[in-house]
Amino acid sequence: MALRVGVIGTGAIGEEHIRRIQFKLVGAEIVAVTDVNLERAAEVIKDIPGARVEKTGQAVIEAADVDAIVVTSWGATHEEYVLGSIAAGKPVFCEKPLATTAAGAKRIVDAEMAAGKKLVQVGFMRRYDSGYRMLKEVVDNGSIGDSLIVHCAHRNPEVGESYMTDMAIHDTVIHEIDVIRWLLNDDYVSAQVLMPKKTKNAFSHLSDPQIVLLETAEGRRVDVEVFVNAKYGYDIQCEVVGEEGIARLPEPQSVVMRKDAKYGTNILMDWKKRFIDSYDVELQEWIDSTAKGEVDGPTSWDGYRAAVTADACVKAQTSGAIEAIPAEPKPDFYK
Ligand SMILES: NC(=O)c1ccc[n+]([C@@H]2O[C@H](COP(=O)([O-])OP(=O)(O)OC[C@H]3O[C@@H](n4cnc5c(N)ncnc54)[C@H](O)[C@@H]3O)[C@@H](O)[C@H]2O)c1
Ligand SMILES: O[C@H]1[C@H](O)[C@@H](O)[C@H](O)[C@@H](O)[C@H]1O
Repeated sequence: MALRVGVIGTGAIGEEHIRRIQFKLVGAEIVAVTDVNLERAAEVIKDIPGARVEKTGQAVIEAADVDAIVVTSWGATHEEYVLGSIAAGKPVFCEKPLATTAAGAKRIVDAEMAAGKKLVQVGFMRRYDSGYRMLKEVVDNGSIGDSLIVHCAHRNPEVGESYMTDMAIHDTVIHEIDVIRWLLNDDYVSAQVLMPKKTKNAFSHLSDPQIVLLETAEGRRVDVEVFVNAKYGYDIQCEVVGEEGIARLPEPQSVVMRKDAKYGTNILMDWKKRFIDSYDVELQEWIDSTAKGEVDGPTSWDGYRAAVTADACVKAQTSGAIEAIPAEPKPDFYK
């Protein structure tokens, strides 16, 4: 029988995930959705027979015909719905961030451990990207020797007025925080944030671009340029400097053209296309492992450690200082 999925939040990525679960992937179907904007929720499922709109997230979680939950509402609302899913004993896939503070993510870890069963997967889809997976293979197999430095850039063409300076960390750099921790198999011990000259293209309340500097337990350094009004495109860069060589994240495949006295390729303009294959692999693996009663992907512990690092970065945005990131042993429950 297909896994019956309920979705909370039918905005941009909620709609994407609803459509891929219902029409592209196998083994699951959408049965209930909700959003604070109920009209939008109804619009998104209008061509899905049998799917209905529930008035609240809690109603989706509690519905007897919902086996598993997908949380795609605004970041600040994730904690409530993930805790609700754990209380109902239902598996939950939560888009990043797991919570917007480490304290919130810790409440989820504690609730999941108290329930005695892993139920939560966090939407860190870059771990499923074929480019990052190839890069990890090179790092793991020793081709470039030990990794010493990682240079990253995370550029969005633009963001809306509701995007605040701290969101550069827990909405945007949170991807690098997780994927580089996974790539290096190392964790962070300190964070610093530098604020370069501000672009004229950002709203006045937003500091953009920013440079995030992370140090790992093994003494590696990671720098992330986050620039969310970069205008020219959606561009994700990652280069690992090793003792014996350099390894770069591949560019997305694109046809090279010679035209109008120019030689080049197009640059993507949004995240939906850049990581389309990773979202498909991520959610198909979530459906398959959930059907077996397992959690295979990034856990709430990963979401929590990312949130601890994000908290230090947010503190560093205003202090200007190097902020410590406390180390913690991974509980046996998550090993
Ligand atoms: N993994 C990725 O690459 C990726 C990409 C985009 C978004 N996201 C994450 O997904 C989440 C949603 O982002 P988005 O771009 O779709 O935003 P969005 O604003 O387009 O959609 C969010 C939706 O949530 C709804 N909502 C807000 N509060 C709610 C509540 N309490 N209950 C129910 N619905 C509520 C809003 O009405 C809106 O429709 C964010 O956490 C974001 O960081 C992840
Ligand atoms: O900065 C954006 C990221 O590049 C995307 O991958 C999404 O996570 C989105 O929610 C963020 O706002």
